[in-house]
Amino acid sequence: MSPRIAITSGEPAGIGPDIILSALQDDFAAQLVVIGDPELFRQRAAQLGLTVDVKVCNNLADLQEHQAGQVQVLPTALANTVTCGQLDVANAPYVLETLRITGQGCLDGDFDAVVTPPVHKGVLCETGAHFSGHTEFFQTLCNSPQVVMMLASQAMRVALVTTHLPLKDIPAAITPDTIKTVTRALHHDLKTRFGCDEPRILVCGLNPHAGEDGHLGREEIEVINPTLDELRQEGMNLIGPLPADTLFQNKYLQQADCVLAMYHDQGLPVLKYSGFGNAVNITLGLPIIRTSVDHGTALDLAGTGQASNGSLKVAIENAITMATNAQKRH
Ligand SMILES: NC(=O)c1ccc[n+]([C@@H]2O[C@H](COP(=O)([O-])OP(=O)(O)OC[C@H]3O[C@@H](n4cnc5c(N)ncnc54)[C@H](O)[C@@H]3O)[C@@H](O)[C@H]2O)c1
Ligand SMILES: N[C@H](C(=O)O)[C@H](O)COP(=O)(O)O
Repeated sequence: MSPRIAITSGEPAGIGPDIILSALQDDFAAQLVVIGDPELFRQRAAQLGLTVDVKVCNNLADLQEHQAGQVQVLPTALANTVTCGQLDVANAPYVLETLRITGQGCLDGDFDAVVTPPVHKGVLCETGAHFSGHTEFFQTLCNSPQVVMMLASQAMRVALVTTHLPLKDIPAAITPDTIKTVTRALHHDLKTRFGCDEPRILVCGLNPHAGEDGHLGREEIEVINPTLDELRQEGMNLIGPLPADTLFQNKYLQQADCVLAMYHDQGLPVLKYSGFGNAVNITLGLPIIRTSVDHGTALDLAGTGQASNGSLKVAIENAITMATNAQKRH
């Protein structure tokens, strides 16, 4: 049976609804179901001039194989009518509810994977909830001890030791325990989910020039090097820590399955420069399959028809492939 993939709405005032409507004009070999407010999708389709059949499904048993141009919606109501580009904190609980429904639905076996269009972290935090990202939200929901954010483009995969942390908190978060649990989770998933029999991981240093022998920071000497040595004793092929400014060149990337960066803006700008709009964000370490886009809510483009749906299509395709492979393994 083809996998059943749940797609959340994303921030309703952003480009989430736009890219869902345009991406689902294409064929996908799966049952696709969007969790959201059907009226939002009807209104946005009209605004974009798209002909879309928005089909409300109150029962999962009614879901059918995706047909190009059709959007099957499991209804969840918005609090307020949406104006493109204008955040409304009253609609933030709706966004969180779509995440809860899909995450719990994956845990319960109702969905085989969840794909998340972009949310706006700031407006979700204004509800009083602490929301730093989907990665951390699903970690909490699934009670997972360690998750890893990995983005993949055609050119490279980049995983992160730390995710959405203020820059000032990063050195203290780069501990032997964190490096070990993240690297083990990454190594495990590269083998089991991405077909890398003996994963080769390029590891970035934290400081400029990987600390310049301790003259520009001591984390490499005191924390990163000894921890990588311990992990090598477990049989892992780890290269580094290398200076992050020169690691991202083909002669290194070609010998590796993934780069492990120490923090968000060390690794992701390079990946996004190499493939913005066509990369996928995958959360590793969860008991469920979750993929996402490589971009944010782009409030400036909502309702204009100018938002690219490329990354969402890659995220859906990756979710289908990962869910199909998981079905074969069981
Ligand atoms: N997966 C996610 O949920 C996710 C990912 C990244 C950022 N965000 C959130 O999105 C919000 C806005 O973030 P931001 O302004 O830093 O980044 P952004 O990606 O929304 O926008 C950055 C620039 O890229 C353009 N852009 C983004 N997506 C595009 C697309 N599909 N097609 C064409 N152009 C596109 C925008 O117009 C803007 O110029 C923040 O709250 C951020 O945390 C969410
Ligand atoms: N770090 C992601 C990016 O830059 O694309 C983005 O903020 C989304 O993260 P979550 O998947 O945790 O929401």
